[in-house]
Amino acid sequence: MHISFAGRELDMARSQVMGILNVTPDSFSDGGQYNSVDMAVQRARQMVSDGAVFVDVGGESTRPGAAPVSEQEELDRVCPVVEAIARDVDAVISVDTSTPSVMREAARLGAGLINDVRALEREGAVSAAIETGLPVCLMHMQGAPDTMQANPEYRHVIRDVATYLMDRVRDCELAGLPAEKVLLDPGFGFGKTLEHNLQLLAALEQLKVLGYPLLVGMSRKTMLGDITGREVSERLPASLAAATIAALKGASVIRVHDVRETVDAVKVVEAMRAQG
Ligand SMILES: Cn1cnc2c(O)nc(N)nc21
Repeated sequence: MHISFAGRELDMARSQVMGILNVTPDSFSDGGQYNSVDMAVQRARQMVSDGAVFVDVGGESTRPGAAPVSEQEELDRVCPVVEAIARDVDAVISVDTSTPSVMREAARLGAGLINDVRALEREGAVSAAIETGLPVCLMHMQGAPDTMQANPEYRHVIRDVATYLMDRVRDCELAGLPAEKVLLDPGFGFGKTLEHNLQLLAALEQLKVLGYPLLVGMSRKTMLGDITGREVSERLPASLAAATIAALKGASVIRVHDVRETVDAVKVVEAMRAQG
C-alpha cells in the first residue's frame, strides 16, 4: 500500500522512521528565532542523513502536564521551520498540530502529513485537513495532556481504542477525507497506564486489521522508564526494543528521537522480511 505525501510516494508495507523535531522554546537555545529556525533545519538535515523519511515538526508540547499554547504562538514557532525545511531538506514534513490554521499554513509551506494527537476533534480541524489534501494521522488520546495520566480507565483498552479510531475515521471519511489518506495511531502514553500501553503494543497487529497504516511513538516515553527504571536520557536501548517490536508487528511509521540507531534496528527487521 502506497500513500503520496506531498508528491512523495511511500510504501506503507515497510517501516519508515520519523524524526522528532520539537520547536517549543525549551528545545533550542534561547538565541532568538533565527537560531532556532537555523538549528531546526540543521537537525532536520542530520535526521534525514541518518535515514529519517519523515520529520515531525511540533510547536505545542503534548507531554503529560504540558501547558496549552496560543494559536499565534504555534504558528510563529512552526511556520518558519516548515518553510525552511521544505526549502532546504529532502524530507516529508509532518506537522504535529491540532490547530486548523497551522494545518493550512504548514500545508501551504510544504508539509506532507498532518499528525494530530487529537484526531481532528478541534472545531474546524476536519475541514481544514481535507482542504490541505494531505494524508492525516489520527491518534487516540484519552482526556487532555494536562489531565490524561491522572487515572486512565478502559473497559477493554484494545477494543476501546480501536472503536474510537474507527469512529473518527468514519466521521472524517463522511466529511470527505479519502480513506487512502488516513493513518492511525494508538497514542502510546496518551491517557494510558503502563499495562494499557503494553496491551496495545502486544495487540498492534489487531489494530492493523482496521485496514490503515499505523504510526507509533514510544521513543524515550515514560512507559519505557517504568519498565527499565531508566531516566529519559538512558532510554535508547528500550526505545530501540520498542521500535523493533513495532516494526515486527507491521507499524508503517515509527516516531523517534534517535533516528540513526532506530534506522539500523528497522533495517534488521526489513532484511529479515526481504528473505520472505
Ligand atoms: C506528537 N506526538 C507525541 N507522541 C506521539 C505519538 O505516539 N504518536 C503521534 N502520532 N504523535 C505523537
